[in-house]
Amino acid sequence: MEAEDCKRLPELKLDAKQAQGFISFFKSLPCDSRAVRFFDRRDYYTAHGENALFIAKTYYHTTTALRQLGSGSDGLSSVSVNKNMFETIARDILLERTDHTLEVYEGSGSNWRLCKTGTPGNIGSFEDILFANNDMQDTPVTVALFPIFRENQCTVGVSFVDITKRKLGLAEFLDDSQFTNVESVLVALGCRECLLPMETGKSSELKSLHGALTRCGVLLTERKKSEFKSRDLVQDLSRIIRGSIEPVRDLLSDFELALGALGALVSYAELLADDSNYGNYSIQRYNLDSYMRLDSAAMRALNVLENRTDSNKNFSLFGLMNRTCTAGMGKRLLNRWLKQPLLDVNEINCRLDLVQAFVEDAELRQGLRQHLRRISDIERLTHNLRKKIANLQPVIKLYQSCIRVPHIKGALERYEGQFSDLIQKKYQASLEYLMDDDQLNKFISLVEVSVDLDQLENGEYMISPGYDSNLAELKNQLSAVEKQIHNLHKQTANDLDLPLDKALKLEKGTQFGHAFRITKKEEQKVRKKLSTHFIILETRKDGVKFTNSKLKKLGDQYQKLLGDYTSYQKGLVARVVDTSATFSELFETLAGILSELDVLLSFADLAISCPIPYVRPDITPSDRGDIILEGSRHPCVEAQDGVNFIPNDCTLVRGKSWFQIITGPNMGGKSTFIRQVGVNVLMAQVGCFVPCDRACITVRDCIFTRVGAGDCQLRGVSTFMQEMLETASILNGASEKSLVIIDELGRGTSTYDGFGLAWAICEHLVGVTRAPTLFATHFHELTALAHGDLNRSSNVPTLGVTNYHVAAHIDPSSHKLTMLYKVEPALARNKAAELEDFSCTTTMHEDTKDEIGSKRRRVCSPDDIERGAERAHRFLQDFSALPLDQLDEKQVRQSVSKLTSDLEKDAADFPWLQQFF
Ligand SMILES: Nc1ncnc2c1ncn2[C@@H]1O[C@H](COP(=O)(O)OP(=O)(O)OP(=O)(O)O)[C@@H](O)[C@H]1O
Repeated sequence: MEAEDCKRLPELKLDAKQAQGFISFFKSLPCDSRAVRFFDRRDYYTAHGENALFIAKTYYHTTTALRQLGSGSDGLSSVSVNKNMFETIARDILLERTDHTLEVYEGSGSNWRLCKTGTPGNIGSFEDILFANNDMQDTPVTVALFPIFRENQCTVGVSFVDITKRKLGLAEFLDDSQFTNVESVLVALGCRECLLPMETGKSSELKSLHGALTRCGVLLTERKKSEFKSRDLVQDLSRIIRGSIEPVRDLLSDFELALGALGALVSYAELLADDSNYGNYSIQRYNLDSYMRLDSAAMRALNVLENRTDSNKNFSLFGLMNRTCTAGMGKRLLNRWLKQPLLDVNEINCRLDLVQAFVEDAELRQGLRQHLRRISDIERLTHNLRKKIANLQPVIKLYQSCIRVPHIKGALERYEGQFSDLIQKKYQASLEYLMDDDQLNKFISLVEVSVDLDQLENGEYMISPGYDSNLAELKNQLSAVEKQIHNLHKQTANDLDLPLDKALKLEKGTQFGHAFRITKKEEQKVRKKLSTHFIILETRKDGVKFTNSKLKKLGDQYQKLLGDYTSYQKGLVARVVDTSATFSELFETLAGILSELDVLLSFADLAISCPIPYVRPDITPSDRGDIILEGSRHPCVEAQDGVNFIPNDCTLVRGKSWFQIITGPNMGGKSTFIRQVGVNVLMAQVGCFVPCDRACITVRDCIFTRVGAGDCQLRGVSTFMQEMLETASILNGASEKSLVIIDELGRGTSTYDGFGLAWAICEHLVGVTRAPTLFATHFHELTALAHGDLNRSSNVPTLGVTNYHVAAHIDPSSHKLTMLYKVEPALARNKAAELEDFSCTTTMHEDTKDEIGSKRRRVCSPDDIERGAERAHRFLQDFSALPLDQLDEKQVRQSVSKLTSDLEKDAADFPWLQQFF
């Protein structure tokens, strides 16, 4: 914003006295560094103090937007924002950022009252503003955590609330010191705000919990420990939960800490304060094992969700896969599915069957799309309906969606392919039931008799007069008066000898009610008559308005009747809204079905419309089968303009090539390759076809990623510590059923620390964790793992480790390097030692830097290798034994440095070992 523009900001119009009153009020407000407070001054808003500075800097990008209220030490910096800007800021604070809450005050002088509050987890009173012009991307979820630390373990009680969907949930589990489980729950739920009891644990324990919240971009809200109690919980829940309380009581009896968390959540979200919540909530157990677990690092590495900085929608899986066409619902479901990939083979295959049905039948696809496109955001409309605001708009939009359903059902019925039984069972039968005369058809009839559908074209939502005899009577009376007014108009035109309408106009305005109007020119002709028989109301350039006692009387009559009509109609609208709200559960079921169809159709659309069509993956349970991707691509990289993507194969076979080390030059495509395997697996478990020629996938219960340093440096965590922590969480959490993706480990460390770390981790993954792993590294030496250098001294089975290399071509004469992006099996060890190593140039010590294109040979005796490896192994054992989570960064650095300097000293006797320094 330019200084010029600042002059155009709404002007703060306060005199000295008003300013003084306001300042004293403002200063009396309780201190809350998170709150951004706005004062509603009718045509515009203001913010003050620190908030003013924050707004000026963040949204106006200049402090020239600041004004000073009052003077001297009493002065208060202020900023004014217009309505549009306020909405932009509200959207940013509540939907994008997670470091502030929003408060709006109404009042004047020194007398102000807090009338609206919102947090990223509870946008409640700002919904109308936030979603006036755009879809709701995701419904915000607030989580409450109640951790209890015992020795080296932590038990966590979790509860969550989705206020938009009116859902509550509970979970309780053990967690490690990195809060891996908590993190995966926050990710899967799309949590925006998290309640924690104050001072629950030691600062070191809390630090890593706070770390998990920060990684997930969650707003931390601390509440008194005394709020985490379960007293009165059953009673409170019995008011808001739909249906009988008995099952709820049973559910609660399985939990302990989660109950305290739920108690804190119910009170924080003030669920009992809003009686439209009563009888409308549902509660469920959240099972940690129902979905693939993903932490925030994996979500980022696999580009699962959209990022504000994405310049192109295809950067993220969500952006690429979102071809949904309902208003908002499908999009939100896709967002949720991507955070919750499935583990059950049957469930995955069910989604894949449906996608296949859509892929194979173009007519079905088109038929469904055509109708889904006209489906409103049923979920949000139902939510609005439940608020019982007397407004017909949601009712009508729901009606318009409902009358599409038979067409959707018809399109499904016409499908006769191999999955027709599944479609019949899953959708047709439910739609049939929903549209029954006792169910939504009843709603359709209600709207058809109660709402004046003819008026819709004019954008008016009115109750049809025939719906109620009193309303009909009022309508008759209104028409009668209207007719009299019309007759009077005619008669007056006659009397004044002016053509009806053309010259003598009849107007209906707010100021004068009904009035006649003529131009000034005509007024001259009839001036005499006017002055004797009429009353002049107003003379302006555009004409003269006048009336007479008759018109006035009729006009007043008309106004009175219209008032009666409107208020009577309002009562009827409230009744219609009320009755419509009784169909809420049906609307929700319908929304569920339609959004599911929308997302599956979107998958099918993606699969067939890509230049190289996607294929259906073969899915096996996690204890059987392999990960075989032939001709696989990274869907997001492939979709970028100007990229000619080179497909690659990935063959992760149990016991044969379960652990792969991928080496190759910088920018050679290592990261892309290992991530694309993760992305393909995730897509498959979401139920989508994958960008491959052929794909077999054994279900993974989690994908661990450790890629690059990311943006953690910005958050004040050093790369070194970040690597240590993330690595610790992989070593703790990964199992044979997960997939591990590690890229360039050791970047934040000096070369030999990095190498030691990389090796220790490889060994652990191969020997203990036995998780299928893709390990991209510039340490060629790691390829020794496959040949048993390392394993000779430990009992690590050699089977299962294979080496790959990302191919590049160097022109011998020009030394020009061309990336081929082809992942190929690396050559045998002796050959491997001869491979050109371009990748180490940035990280290796000066003296080990090789020029691009030169060859590096190492000749070592078998005895030297054996003894060297033994010493290296001892180093690794010591390294793995470091209690990383109990040390701070300085201590970790010291310990690592001691281990490596000891190793370096000993290496003097082992030429083979020296190569690593
Ligand atoms: N299979 C491929 N086909 C075409 N282009 C590719 C392929 N793989 C990667 N690329 C392109 O090459 C560039 C580098 O890829 P990537 O970041 O994966 O390399 P890298 O080997 O991991 O590099 P570094 O070691 O520097 O991290 C990317 O920008 C990507 O667009």
